[in-house]
Amino acid sequence: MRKIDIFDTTLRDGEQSAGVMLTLQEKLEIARQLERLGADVIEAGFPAASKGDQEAVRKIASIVKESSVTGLARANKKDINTAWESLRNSAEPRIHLFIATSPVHMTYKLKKTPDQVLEEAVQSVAYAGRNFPVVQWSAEDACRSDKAFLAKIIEKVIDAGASVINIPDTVGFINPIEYGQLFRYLKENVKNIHRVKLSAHCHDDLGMATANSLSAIENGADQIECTINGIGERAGNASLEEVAVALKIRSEHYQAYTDLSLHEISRTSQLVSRLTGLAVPPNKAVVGKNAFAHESGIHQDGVLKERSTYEIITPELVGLSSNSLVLGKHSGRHAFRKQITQMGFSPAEDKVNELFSEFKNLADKKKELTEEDLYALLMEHQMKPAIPVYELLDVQVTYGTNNIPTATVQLKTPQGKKVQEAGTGTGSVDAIYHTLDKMMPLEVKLKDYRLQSVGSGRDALAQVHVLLEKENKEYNGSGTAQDVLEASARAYVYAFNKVWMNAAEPQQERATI
Ligand SMILES: CC(=O)SCCNC(=O)CCNC(=O)[C@H](O)C(C)(C)COP(=O)(O)OP(=O)(O)OC[C@H]1O[C@@H](n2cnc3c(N)ncnc32)[C@H](O)[C@@H]1OP(=O)(O)O
Ligand SMILES: CC(C)C(=O)C(=O)O
Ligand SMILES: [Mg+2]
Repeated sequence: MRKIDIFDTTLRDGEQSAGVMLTLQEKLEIARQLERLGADVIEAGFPAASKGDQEAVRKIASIVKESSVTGLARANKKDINTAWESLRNSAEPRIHLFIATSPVHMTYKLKKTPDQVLEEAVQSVAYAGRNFPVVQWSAEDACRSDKAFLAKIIEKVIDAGASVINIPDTVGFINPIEYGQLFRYLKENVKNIHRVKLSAHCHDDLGMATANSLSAIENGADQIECTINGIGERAGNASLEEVAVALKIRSEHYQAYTDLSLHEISRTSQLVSRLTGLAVPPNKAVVGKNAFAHESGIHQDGVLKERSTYEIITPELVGLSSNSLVLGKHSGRHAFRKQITQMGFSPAEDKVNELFSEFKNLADKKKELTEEDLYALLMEHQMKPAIPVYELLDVQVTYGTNNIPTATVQLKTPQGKKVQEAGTGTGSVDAIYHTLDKMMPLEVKLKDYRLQSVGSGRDALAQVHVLLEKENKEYNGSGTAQDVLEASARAYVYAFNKVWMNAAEPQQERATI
């Protein structure tokens, strides 16, 4: 059996999903959970992209111990130097360099000849190798590249010091048979290929990312790049959970395994979905709400008689258990701490006490608290940025079928001042958002608003996701409360704080962490 390395790029390619913008705090939570899941490599960001990314990669590299941490860089000294500043203190500094090798990318995007691209690839790998003990090199758009050129450039970058070679299907264009053939071709035509690990990076534009990744494994890939819930640029990346569970369930066929703790999959998926605001479709393989639900009579009959008639994966394998602890107002700190740790959160001890008292307040209002309720609570409190931001203190709305909805909102500003404002709108939520717009120092555009209930029954919590736009950049935010209007206000303020932190001083958040 061959060990397959899992290279998780949720925090880099995953964050490239339209409408996703993670704060440092959110990235740290995801990184810690990816470490618990057992990812071999965590791609924490693209350090040269922004001060925020640079800092997030640095911070993640300094706290994550069990996984290797890497950052993406273009083939130039500035990107490589910035990546080094972020990664120099990690246990084994590792860089991910890329340059496009397809005719369309080289001609129109890079405006370079193949010889120039080859030269820059070799130079950048050699330059990065002066500091980084591990240099991974990617041929962007490899699958639309000329095979002979691809083989030639790979051979040269291996000679220059690359120890992992990644073959991305950047535009999700190839099919499993062709992708497998490409791996075999490279194995047969690059004479020094045995010196490196081969890696696959697939996009899902035609729905083949998982199949392509598995085909790469069958044809010699040692590493799979993937994301939780398959999020990523455009239609997303190969989904980590699909690849990992397929290898587990069909291990005899693939003769390969991963070192992932598969029982962490479900909570990792939920955490990523909550923090990115990207809902997991109910029919999504492995982690969708319906992935283990049997609806029709014949199926139910079969499952009752023998589970394996219709279930190839057990919910327990991915960490879905029916015997979850029920917490309520009589629960104590131990059970509370255990439950939130199991859910993938890792608050500091003083934070646990703060959360516990919030939990008790909520438990006074609700008889039984579900995991969903706890998620909502943790999102509200654990994800607070480390610097002062805008805080919602109070929201009141008057609504009547024949009146104009009017909202009064009270906020605490980052400077600690309490401010109050009133405004009207076409509906209650609109009135709140108009009022908030009047109070905030930056103009933003609301691009999306989604409301869902968390938990079940009449005392279910309301969860709202919003997407704000500022200067062509999108910022997601969510808010949870017992009341829809309060949840709506919280989501707006949460997303606005991201806009504000990004515009004002992106480094501020790191200063106090
Ligand atoms: C396939 C992928 O997922 S690649 C990763 C994609 N991720 C991202 O782009 C997210 C982060 N990106 C960013 O924040 C910005 O694009 C930055 C900071 C990296 C660069 O911003 P800018 O300097 O304004 O350049 P811009 O993004 O407009 O254009 C990209 C430039 O990089 C060049 N470039 C693209 N890839 C590479 C590469 N691998 N090596 C060297 N240069 C490259 C382009 O040719 C272009 O150069 P030009 O300005 O001389 O025409
Ligand atoms: C940077 C590379 C690996 C990438 O994300 C792609 O080509 O899709
Ligand atoms: Mg990609």
